[in-house]
Amino acid sequence: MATPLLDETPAVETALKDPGPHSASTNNSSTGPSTSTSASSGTSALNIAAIVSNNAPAVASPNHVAPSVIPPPETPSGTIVIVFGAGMESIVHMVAEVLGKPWTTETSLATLARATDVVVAGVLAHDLDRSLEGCDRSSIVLINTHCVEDGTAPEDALTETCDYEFLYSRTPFLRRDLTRFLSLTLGQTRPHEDLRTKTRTNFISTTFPDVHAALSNLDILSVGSDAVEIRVDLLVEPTVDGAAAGSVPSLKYVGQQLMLLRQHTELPIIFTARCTKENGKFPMDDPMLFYKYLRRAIKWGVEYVDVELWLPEEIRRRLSEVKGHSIIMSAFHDFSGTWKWTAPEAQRVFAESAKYGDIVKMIAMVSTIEQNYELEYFRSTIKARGPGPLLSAVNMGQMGQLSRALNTVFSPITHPLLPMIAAPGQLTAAEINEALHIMGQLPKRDLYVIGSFRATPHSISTTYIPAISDAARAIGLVDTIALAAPGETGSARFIGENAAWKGIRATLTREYVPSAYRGRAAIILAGSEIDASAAIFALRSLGVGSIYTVGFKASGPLAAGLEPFTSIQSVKLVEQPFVIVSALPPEKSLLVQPLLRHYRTNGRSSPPSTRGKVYLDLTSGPRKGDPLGVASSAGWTAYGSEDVSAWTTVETLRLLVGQNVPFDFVRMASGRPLF
Ligand SMILES: O=C1C[C@@](O)(C(=O)O)C[C@@H](O)[C@@H]1O
Repeated sequence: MATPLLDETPAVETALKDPGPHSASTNNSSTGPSTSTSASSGTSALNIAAIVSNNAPAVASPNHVAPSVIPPPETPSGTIVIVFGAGMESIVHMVAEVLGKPWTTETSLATLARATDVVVAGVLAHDLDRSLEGCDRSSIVLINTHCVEDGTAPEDALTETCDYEFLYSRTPFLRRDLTRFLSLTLGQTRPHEDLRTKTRTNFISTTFPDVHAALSNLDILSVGSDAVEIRVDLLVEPTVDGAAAGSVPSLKYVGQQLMLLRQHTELPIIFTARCTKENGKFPMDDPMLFYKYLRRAIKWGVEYVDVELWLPEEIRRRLSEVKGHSIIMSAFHDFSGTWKWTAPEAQRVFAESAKYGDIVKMIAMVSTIEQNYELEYFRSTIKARGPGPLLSAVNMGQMGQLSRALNTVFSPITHPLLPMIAAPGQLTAAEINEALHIMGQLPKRDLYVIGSFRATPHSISTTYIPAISDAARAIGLVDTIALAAPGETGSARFIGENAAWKGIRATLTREYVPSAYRGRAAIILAGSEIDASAAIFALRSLGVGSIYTVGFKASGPLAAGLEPFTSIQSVKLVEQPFVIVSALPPEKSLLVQPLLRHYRTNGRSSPPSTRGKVYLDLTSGPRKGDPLGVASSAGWTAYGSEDVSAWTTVETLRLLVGQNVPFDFVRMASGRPLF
């Protein structure tokens, strides 16, 4: 018998789509001046005078309006309710930390829901129904959290009530996985916005019966991929007695597998339950089975959800209504061998898929090379239509391989380390690149690494580098010179870019959602403005509030609103910083240490809501002192220049060769362990 449609609430939609203007919470004094700083005994140890510029003006009012270079992240509005199990309250604190918001265990959600400021409220699972009484669901986002370590799964009814669900285990990956989950579900990061504009995108179709088997090779497997597909229908759930498992893995098993995969890759995940008729294993007698799994994937915060076109329209429509910030990939496969890309049926399938799909995937089994040309013609007719969902279309079978090289949108790829290919004719990223190269579509490029090259947009001759990106111009520094695709004139041209700011931003947002920085104070120490400018740009892109500078006086395009520290007195006046960045030269690197101690985040003098959070050390080379060690022991979340370099390398490779090499692979290849 078919399962009835679940009664969904649109609360989350409303809450997520209507973010109010940011305002700091009343009981979070972190955005206002802190009195705790002046009480600290560490002040006298500060040697600001050794690094500040002599003629800097006095500290200005923190109420300035910082110039915004990039639209700052949206701030979630309303109350974020974290439902947790007995003894698991620490997850509520972690959510609040990651969001940079205060938390409460006030259980009257009806009262909290009326508050205008974002607050994280923790509610025990068994108190939830009572807490929800009289509550306006449209102003809260309900997130169920469940620790899977004891092998249990959340109760269905609880999952159903909540808008989202975070499954976790207490590993070193927890914090970053939670950040990613919250960033996506609260609309803070939109990975598809980047990917949809990329010239070519690939995704690796993993075919593992158990994700554990993939983990050791995942970094290698995903080089050249922009996303990882989990083929849920191919998962094989072990049974207690080792007997042959049923064809459909349980939601409990799927949830755990997904959690494991997400903990081990930074790439967006595509959640696919492929049906038996389309080369998969999910039975087709109950379409609601698909609804149940795909709806759950949305609740789990999966970036892409594959929705097969044969499913009843009501199901496809419903999924698109509740998709939140997940992207729907409509999927259609034709194995008949009689498919014709030139027939009206192909246009009809596209139109039907486009109704609810953000991406339309159309795949057909072919037996002649000509069918690839027909597909290319079909692709051109879709392109000619103008705006609409992206088309990802390839042919299956050996004869269809050409189309796998020609498709540019989310091309499914395989890898020799996978147990099997997911579809006939699949190619690896390397094979596709080779084919493109032979066809003249991917010309060989020489990469030049120039030692201490420092080019400001003004010092670069426009004869050689005719274009400079907005970011590089604002930062005043070009660190990457990429070759843009040939334009209408047929000639390729160089473009001056800055990759460093993205590396800094990616590091800062690994364990805090972007809006955690919004309106908060930052301190940047550097020997010169140019050393600090990428960090200033990155912080501005996160919408930080006051930025205090130490060691330099800015006068470039990013100077407006920066407030130099001139003396110990200025430190006393300054609110608690949320982030400190040091780009000091190595010989001066230890000068940040007194500041880290002064604004220590784990001392008794400052209440949790005013504590500093992130320390980013951009100094490279043999340094004096141990700022990272001091930061960690003073309670800061500390990152070194290796993290930033790895993220910057990821960005640089995207700019130079248009291919994605994941962060974890770069860290691994540079010989440094992740933890
Ligand atoms: O839809 C697709 C495309 C695919 O069928 C292929 O032909 O490569 C492979 C599947 O895993 C994926 O979900």
